[in-house]
Amino acid sequence: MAPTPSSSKLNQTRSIKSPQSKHRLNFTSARTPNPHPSPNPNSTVKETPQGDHPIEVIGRIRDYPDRKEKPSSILPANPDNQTLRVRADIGYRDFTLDGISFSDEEDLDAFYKKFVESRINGVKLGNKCTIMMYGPTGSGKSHTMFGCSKQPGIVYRSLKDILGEGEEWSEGSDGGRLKMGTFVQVTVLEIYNEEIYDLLSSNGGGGFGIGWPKGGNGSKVRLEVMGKKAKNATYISGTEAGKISKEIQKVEKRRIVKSTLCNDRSSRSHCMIILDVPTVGGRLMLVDMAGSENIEQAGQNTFETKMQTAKINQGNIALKRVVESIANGDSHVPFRDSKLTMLLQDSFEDDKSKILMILCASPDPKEIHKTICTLEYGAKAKCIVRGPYTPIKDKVGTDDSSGVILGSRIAAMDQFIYKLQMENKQRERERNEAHKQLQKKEEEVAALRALIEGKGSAASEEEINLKVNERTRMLKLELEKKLEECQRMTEECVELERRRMEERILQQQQEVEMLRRRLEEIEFELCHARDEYNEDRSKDMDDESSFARRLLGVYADEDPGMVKSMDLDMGDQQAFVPDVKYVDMAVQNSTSICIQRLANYPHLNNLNQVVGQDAFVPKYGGKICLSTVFEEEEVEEEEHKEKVEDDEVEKGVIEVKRIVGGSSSGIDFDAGSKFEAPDPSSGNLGQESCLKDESEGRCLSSGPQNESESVDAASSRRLRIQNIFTLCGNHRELSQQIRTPAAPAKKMFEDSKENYNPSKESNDAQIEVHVKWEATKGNNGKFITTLKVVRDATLADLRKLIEIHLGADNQAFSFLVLGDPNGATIPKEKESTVQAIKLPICNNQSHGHLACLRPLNHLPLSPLPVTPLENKLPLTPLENKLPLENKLPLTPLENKLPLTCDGLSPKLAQHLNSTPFITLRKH
Ligand SMILES: Nc1ncnc2c1ncn2[C@@H]1O[C@H](COP(=O)(O)OP(=O)(O)OP(=O)(O)O)[C@@H](O)[C@H]1O
Repeated sequence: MAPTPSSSKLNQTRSIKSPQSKHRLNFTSARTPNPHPSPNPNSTVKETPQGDHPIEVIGRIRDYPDRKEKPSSILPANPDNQTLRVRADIGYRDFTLDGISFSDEEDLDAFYKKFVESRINGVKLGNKCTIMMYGPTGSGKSHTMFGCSKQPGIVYRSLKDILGEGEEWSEGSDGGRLKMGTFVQVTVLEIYNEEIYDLLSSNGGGGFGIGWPKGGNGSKVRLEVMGKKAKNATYISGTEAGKISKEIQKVEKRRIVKSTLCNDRSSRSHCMIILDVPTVGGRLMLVDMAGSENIEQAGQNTFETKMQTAKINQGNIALKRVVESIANGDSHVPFRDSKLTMLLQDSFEDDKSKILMILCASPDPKEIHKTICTLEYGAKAKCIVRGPYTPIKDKVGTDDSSGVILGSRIAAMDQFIYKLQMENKQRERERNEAHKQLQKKEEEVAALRALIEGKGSAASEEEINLKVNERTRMLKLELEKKLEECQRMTEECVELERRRMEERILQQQQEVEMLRRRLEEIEFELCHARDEYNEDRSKDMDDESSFARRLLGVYADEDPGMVKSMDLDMGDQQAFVPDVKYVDMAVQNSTSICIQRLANYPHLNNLNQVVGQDAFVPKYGGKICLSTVFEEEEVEEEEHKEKVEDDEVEKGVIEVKRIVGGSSSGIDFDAGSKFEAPDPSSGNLGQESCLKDESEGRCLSSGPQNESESVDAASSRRLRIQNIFTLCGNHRELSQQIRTPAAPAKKMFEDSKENYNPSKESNDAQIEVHVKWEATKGNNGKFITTLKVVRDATLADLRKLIEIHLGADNQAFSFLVLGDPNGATIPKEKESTVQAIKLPICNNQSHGHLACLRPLNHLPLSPLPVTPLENKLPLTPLENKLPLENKLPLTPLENKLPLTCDGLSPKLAQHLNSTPFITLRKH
């Protein structure tokens, strides 16, 4: 440290003198060597040169041996044992002291020897030493000062050290031994509530030496301060440490103590033990201060306790101010602010007086605030610098005296400023270091934040991807589900259509089978008819030419717009003509119906030759006609067959002629004549339906007849037609029922010669019933069959026969009440009450009754277009040769059918009428 300007003058006796000091103490030169060096060479307390630091500060850190769980210390020890670091959550603070002692490391004996003993030795040599215990309540001040039963404190050890263990003897001048011993005077004072009490005054007198007060009544004696000492204070004197120690122990218990929240036995007073060594002029002042404490923390609630605590704190505060004033070099040191500081004034002002301030502190984190205050106080006390030289004469008021004092103070101030600068630099370094650490932490926080944000964004992106994938998966599943549903619906639809198709196929198979059976029946009947024909051949030979003419007229004079056709092969537009071949019964086992070209059958040429004209080919080229072909099993009979065919054609011609001849009484069959449908509304049915030969302009009533017969025939025919319309309800059914009943050919020929009279049936045991379906708008009403039943049969019986006939094609039906304008049906339960004979007569040409059936539970037609599949079904020999019903456009049939059958035998006409797929088409 740079010397102050006045430091060079500090080579004389030094002393701390306050400006107000009235007492002038004469000291020997401070420069002289210490006459009482420390007896303990190992003492860590430096022998501070006088003038430097009159106050030494030692830290004494207590422990808690009684506690099982010791709190973590906030006061770790540094290796140098001079710096005490106080750690806190926000940092730490170092305090530089003159020595540090931890009670857990150094007991009272070690502590005493290390820091106190040297001072005591100086007292024995005549020095003055003041040892003050300073610190918060419960920090171990009293414990350090007085000790405990196991280990004595500073008081007893000092006394012992000063007085020694035993008596010392020295040889006197006479050669005898003299009892040599240190003689001490002990005064024990208590400062309580700013009053000084003499603790020895109540001992009841009997002092150990001269001046011991007498007659104490045991009560404390209050003393007044005179100068810097207590006036009339009691003292005990002696040379035996043991005895004096016992007396001190007694008065120690007289101290005012009180249990507080901080200390079970808290000292409520400052205790001062003054031990003088008169022989050498030494003085030892031991001060156990009451603990500085927080009133609320100490639990002082009453007025008395609060005043007590306030007084305690007043002494502590006064001492603190004195220290600060001295340290600051104030012109005024407030010694008189308290009794304590008044009694300690000499300790601060006497140059030979040394102050050992023991700062007691607790390592408990709860006491950190008090610990820091205590250490700050000690640090300030440590800054007190004694003036290097203070001549006594200067204090008298000479001119130089103020300059010396000021120089000393300036030097102290320089040291203090330097110390503050060092502390400031230290704190600035700490601040910079803390700032760097703070920046580093902030950077770490920023990095972590960025990392967290990055992770957050990545997490959010990943979360979005997961959601998108999940949504995509759901949509995909939904789409697949819909596709499956569509596929299932498609399969169901296909399955439904397939079933419909199968049903239709089955239905058509049944129809084809029925047709095949009908064809067989026709062929069978034809055979019978041929046999009968052979029998009557001779009779009818004369009609052959007539039939040929009529046949020729059919094909020559037919309405150009009306042709007979079969929709078998629409692509084939070559001319066809009906070809009916009658084959011998021997070769009829393999029969079939087929469509053949006219050119492929030379027998048609024969037919042309028969009729004598060649009008078929040029007039009906490109048309399709029905041809029945009986295939021969034996090839060798081919030639014979051709011959027979020619004969058959001739037979057919003769047969047709016979029919035509018989038609004079019924239906007029006139091929080539224009047929006009009878209009039920008109009253000219007979005339309108008359078949006329346009080429000749006359009515082609067959055969030459006289006029009366023609009139009768016309009127009869008109009547019949009216009856039919009345019975059948509409012209379609009428047209369907104009047919030749399935009767034996012979009888049919007989009937054909005259009007059919139903009354003839009354003579028969059976009646014929022609069964057909009801004709509707889209259906011309198929003929089913002709049944023979007994005359008294009912409709119920007839139903059974019809159902048997329908077989697999059995379809529910009900009988129509023909003639009912509402189209009513006969209830099934009443069918047993209605006789079949009550059914209406079909017509004059038919000697049977007509049963019209109304189908029930029609199957719905498929909306799908029917493919040519039906034509390919290998059902019967008819396949690919006969058109299917639904393939043919259904045109008005009824008016043309009689014309078609005109040139044929009645049986054949009947069956052709009952064949629904044979139509007349108008091109
Ligand atoms: N170093 C230590 N080792 C063991 N016990 C100790 C120590 N210091 C203090 N004690 C014990 O702690 C309690 C309080 O100590 P002490 O009375 O000395 O405190 P204090 O500072 O004098 O308090 P106050 O100012 O209230 O009088 C006492 O019971 C004492 O025996």
